Amino acid sequence: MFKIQTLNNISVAGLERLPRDRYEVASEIANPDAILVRSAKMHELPIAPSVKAIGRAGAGTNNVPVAAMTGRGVAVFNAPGANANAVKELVIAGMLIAARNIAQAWQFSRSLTGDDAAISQAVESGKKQFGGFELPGRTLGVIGLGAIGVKVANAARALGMKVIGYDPTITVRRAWQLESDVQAALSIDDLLARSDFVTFHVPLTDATRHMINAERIQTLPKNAVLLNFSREGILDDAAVVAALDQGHLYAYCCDFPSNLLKDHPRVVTLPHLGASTREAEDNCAIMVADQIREYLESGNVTNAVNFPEICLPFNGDHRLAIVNSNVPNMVGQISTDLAAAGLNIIDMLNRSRGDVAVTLIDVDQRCSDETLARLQGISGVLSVRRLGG
Ligand SMILES: NC(=O)C1=CN([C@@H]2O[C@H](COP(=O)(O)OP(=O)(O)OC[C@H]3O[C@@H](n4cnc5c(N)ncnc54)[C@H](O)[C@@H]3O)[C@@H](O)[C@H]2O)C=CC1
Ligand SMILES: O=C(O)C(=O)COP(=O)(O)O
Repeated sequence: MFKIQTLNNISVAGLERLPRDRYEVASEIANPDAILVRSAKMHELPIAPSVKAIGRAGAGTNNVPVAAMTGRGVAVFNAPGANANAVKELVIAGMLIAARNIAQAWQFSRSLTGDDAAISQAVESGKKQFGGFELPGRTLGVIGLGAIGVKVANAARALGMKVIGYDPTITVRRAWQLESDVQAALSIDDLLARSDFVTFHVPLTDATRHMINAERIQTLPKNAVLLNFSREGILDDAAVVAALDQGHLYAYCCDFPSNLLKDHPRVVTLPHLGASTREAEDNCAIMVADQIREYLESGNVTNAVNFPEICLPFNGDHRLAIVNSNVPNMVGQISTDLAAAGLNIIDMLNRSRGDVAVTLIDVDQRCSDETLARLQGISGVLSVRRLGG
């Protein structure tokens, strides 16, 4: 029986992928084999030695201690692209909310009092403060052209906007998906100088933290709009508020409320709703549950953020799934120990990514506890699992 701990509400559609005769799933469970999580912050949480995999039912893994897990031989999976459409739709909504002053106008309507005639009169005299502008012909700058950024760029093109993008590590797959008339900016500063709207779709890392600061904001055209549906910390919010107060920026729409932002008259914050649709929640949960199940049962890896992709078809007999440092002679030492134990290797696959490698070895008979312990004791072996019979 595999034990799965959930740290957030994970869609039932995903949990149903884990058959109840082989999987026990609960929020409180001792010695879990895997953890399913959304945005719960795991950096300070104790993670039991029994954990072999963590599945982030979403895109960003900055809430997971990925480097520490890699060092322990724990795979961290996410669900690339599974919530991208949901975020794209909210970003487009954010542009319209900003351009048409929808949030402020709605607050005004809700504040109206008196009979309907009085309301009508207040509407006609008050509406001029909420006049806006239209999107066609305006330029949207997209920073980060991954699953979400590409969808946002293409949707903005369909709305008649000019689009420029910046992503120095764009993949060939994403580049193919991008509308051909999306222009490539030479740099972030080049993009900022030419954009009426700028939207961010990058992961939060040391390299992206505060990528927009006070100095950079000044390079934006006057009355530009910023949209942040990626992570708190990508923009320096204090600098954004200062630029709004100076009248340099027009509006800021983001998914991350704070005391500084939530009541500002030119800021609209939403409570981290980017991925909160039924469709996205189902897609993400199904994707990570399938990946976790495949990893626990066969050792195969799909969409891990810290492990190489690896797939060796498994007939369910006798497999060893080994995570080891990517250094010389690991496979040599492992196969020497297996030979010494009288185990014959039937099939084997080794893949590496950065400092870590995964080695799947099918053997002709069950590996004993002693041999397993010997493999675990090889310097550089991070984890060893015995799968199948
Ligand atoms: N508000 C919400 O609910 C959601 C927020 N997110 C956030 O959005 C981020 C992006 O999500 P996806 O598009 O699915 O990820 P992705 O991995 O498909 O795309 C990220 C892109 O950013 C690019 N990138 C990385 N560093 C960069 C830099 N310094 N400058 C320019 N580009 C850079 C990468 O090359 C990649 O193409 C996630 O990491 C997460 O933080 C994702 C989903 C929902
Ligand atoms: O997928 C992401 O990166 C998100 O930010 C979505 O977060 P959530 O799963 O809605 O808590």
